[in-house]
Amino acid sequence: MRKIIVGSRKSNLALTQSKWVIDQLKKHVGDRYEFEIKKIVTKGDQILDVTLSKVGGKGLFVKEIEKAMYDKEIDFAVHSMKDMPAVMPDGLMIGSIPIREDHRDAFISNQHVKLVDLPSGAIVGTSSLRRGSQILAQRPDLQIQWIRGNIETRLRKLREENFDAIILAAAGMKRMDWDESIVTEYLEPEICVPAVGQGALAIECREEDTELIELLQLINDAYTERTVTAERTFLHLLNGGCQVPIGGYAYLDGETVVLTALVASGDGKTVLKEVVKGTDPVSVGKEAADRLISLGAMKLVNEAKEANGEQ
Ligand SMILES: NCc1[nH]cc(CCC(=O)O)c1CC(=O)O
Repeated sequence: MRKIIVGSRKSNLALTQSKWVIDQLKKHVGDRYEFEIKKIVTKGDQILDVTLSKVGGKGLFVKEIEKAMYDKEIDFAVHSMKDMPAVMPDGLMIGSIPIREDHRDAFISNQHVKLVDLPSGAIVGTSSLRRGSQILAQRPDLQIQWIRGNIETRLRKLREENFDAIILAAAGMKRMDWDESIVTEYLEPEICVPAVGQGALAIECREEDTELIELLQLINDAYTERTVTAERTFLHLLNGGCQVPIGGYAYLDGETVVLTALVASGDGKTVLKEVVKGTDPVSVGKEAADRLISLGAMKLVNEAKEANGEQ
């Protein structure tokens, strides 16, 4: 019997996601494999008070985990798809994309006041340029204030500090089984286009570990894989790291991939948004990037390089 070592960041969300994947795998393999979680502290976990893009962006959460994988200290790792770099390092691959959780952003306010009803000047906490920009596009009279820390910390800050509302990924809360009555409203993609890959997981493993890949493929979800491929192709072609307000969300209508892609200015005054349909996810992602570039997206991307934030 092979024992499979799963590398995980030690945050509650990361551990919950790793355990969820192990449970899904166990349904398929019964007792044929044993699983063990090995906790790994990443740089990104250590420097949570500094804006992510200033210290190196998305890769910060995955580098130590990847080293452990090369060194065969761990066999696979579960990441939030939206934290994954566009290009995988040599020798590693995404071995499986399980079914996506809720893709939406959740708006959480004191006294459950909805976004449209917030008083002028109210303070919305987020460290995502994408969220801040789309909120300002609808409510230019609100103030966006940077907030950092894990989900628990942010909710505490909403209660204890001077915030009127915060925005979190719905998926994080649902995975952690939190009381959803704290959510004032879920923001549909028409209102706030989610981050590329939001709510989806990426299981990273060694390319040569064919036995494990076969196992991981048992929990691959074709729908999620197709839609996330369209979103990630778009993101990659726009070369948008976390310092640019970019969003992308795709769903399937039968065999048709329907991708909504967005690039905006940080202040929400310029919003470029296109909906692209097609059967091949890579072509759909490319067309979305082409169309937004022809509308002037690269100017926004370059301007935003000065700003900071996470997706
Ligand atoms: N930005 C950090 C991050 N990365 C993944 C999630 C959880 C949700 C997901 O799987 O997309 C979160 C929290 C959040 O954005 O509120």
